[in-house]
Amino acid sequence: MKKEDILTRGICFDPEIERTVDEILASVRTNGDQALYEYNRRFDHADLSSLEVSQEEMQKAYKAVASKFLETLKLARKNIEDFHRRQVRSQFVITDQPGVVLGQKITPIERVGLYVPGGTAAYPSTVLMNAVPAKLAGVQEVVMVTPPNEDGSIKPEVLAAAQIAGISRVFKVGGAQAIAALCYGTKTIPRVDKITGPGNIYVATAKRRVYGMVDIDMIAGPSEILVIADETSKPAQVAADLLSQAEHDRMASAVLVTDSLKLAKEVQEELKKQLMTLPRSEIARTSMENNGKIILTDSIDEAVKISNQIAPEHLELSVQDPFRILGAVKNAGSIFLGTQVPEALGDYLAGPNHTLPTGGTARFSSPLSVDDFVKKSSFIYYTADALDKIGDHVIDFAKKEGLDGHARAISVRTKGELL
Ligand SMILES: NC(=O)c1ccc[n+]([C@@H]2O[C@H](COP(=O)([O-])OP(=O)(O)OC[C@H]3O[C@@H](n4cnc5c(N)ncnc54)[C@H](O)[C@@H]3O)[C@@H](O)[C@H]2O)c1
Ligand SMILES: N[C@H](CO)Cc1c[nH]c[nH+]1
Ligand SMILES: [Zn+2]
Repeated sequence: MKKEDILTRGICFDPEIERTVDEILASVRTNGDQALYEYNRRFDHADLSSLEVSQEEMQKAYKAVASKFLETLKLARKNIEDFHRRQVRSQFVITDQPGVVLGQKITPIERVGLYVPGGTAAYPSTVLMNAVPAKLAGVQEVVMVTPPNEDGSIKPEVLAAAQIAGISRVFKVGGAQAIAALCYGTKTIPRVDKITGPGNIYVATAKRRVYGMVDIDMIAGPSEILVIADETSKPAQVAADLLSQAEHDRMASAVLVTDSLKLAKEVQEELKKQLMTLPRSEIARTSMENNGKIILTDSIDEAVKISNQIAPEHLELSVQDPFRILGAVKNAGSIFLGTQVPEALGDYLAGPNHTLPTGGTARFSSPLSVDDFVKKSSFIYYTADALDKIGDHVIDFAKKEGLDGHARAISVRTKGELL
């Protein structure tokens, strides 16, 4: 594999997946709930009698979760809240000019739909990562969708996390059909203003396709990790971190970029060894075969340049002095500093969000944040005197643009006539 081949990697546009997703979107739009029941049977092998999780199911689930894990969920919620609270913005008002008030007001989005993945694993952590910033932003109605298990249930830990996060309604549907339901609305599932949350390629593609009819947070698709490591890194730790993301999905990716040939060889051996005992080894092995790479560079600075071109979801700077190179990192969703900090820490408990841009979109997208759950409106107030002062400039501007109607809207006030 040549370096150039790696650098061309980007968001995946597989025509077959696009076609499948478009069919699902169209079917849900036309057939509503009936299509959702049908897709639940086809993709999740679940024959449901109701799409919505009942209050009894919620309560039963909460009781079924070990109290120690409830404490863990609450600790995670606290850390996520502490981090995201710093993102809350307030409105600003400018009164620098006499008779003029300018400002920006912040309004929470009214109804948001959270996608919580659930195909090959359960993701209570994703419930918290999405719901906590939504709540801090002041969103009134937060609904959640997640695929059902074959017996029609949802993992109790996921429902417990939903309750700990204050989510009002949970619906048993996943994949592109869940995104369609949130975008168009069905008899059971309310249409939302914005969809957030990660998912596999079907989910990520569906979000991209519905964008514009509904807002989305970003393309948060199959997980990715890029580890920049020098000779101070421990091969067993680097390999474990690579596999921690490879195990998410057969389409996940795990890349090591190192200036040490010795480390590269040792990590390769470790990967083989660790794969033998990893429970999700089939998924991890497939993703390593498809998207796993080791790139040897002349220096760590060159490694950073390569990483910037790939723009990974997660970047580990597993080097002696990570702060030396932090400034040179331009494109990465979340950055993990030093040999002691595994990416998995950020997945669960550190506090920053784990819903992150993938497929090279970290070039322009950011981690999920409180900002994703609010809108900004600017406002303008001028007294008549203030408008008089500036009126001729506006009239001139409008005329230069050939827009006489605009000029008149000013002159009818400042001159009492239509110019
Ligand atoms: N980028 C991030 O921030 C982030 C965070 C957490 C998880 N993830 C990713 O989320 C994903 C979770 O994937 P998952 O599959 O376990 O759960 P998922 O909930 O994303 O997807 C499961 C759904 O996919 C649909 N599906 C499966 N096969 C299909 C097919 N052949 N045709 C049409 N639809 C099909 C089904 O409807 C199923 O319900 C992984 O890719 C993981 O890496 C990303
Ligand atoms: N690594 C995932 C984001 O790509 C987030 C996650 C949740 N649970 C475990 N990991
Ligand atoms: Zn993870």
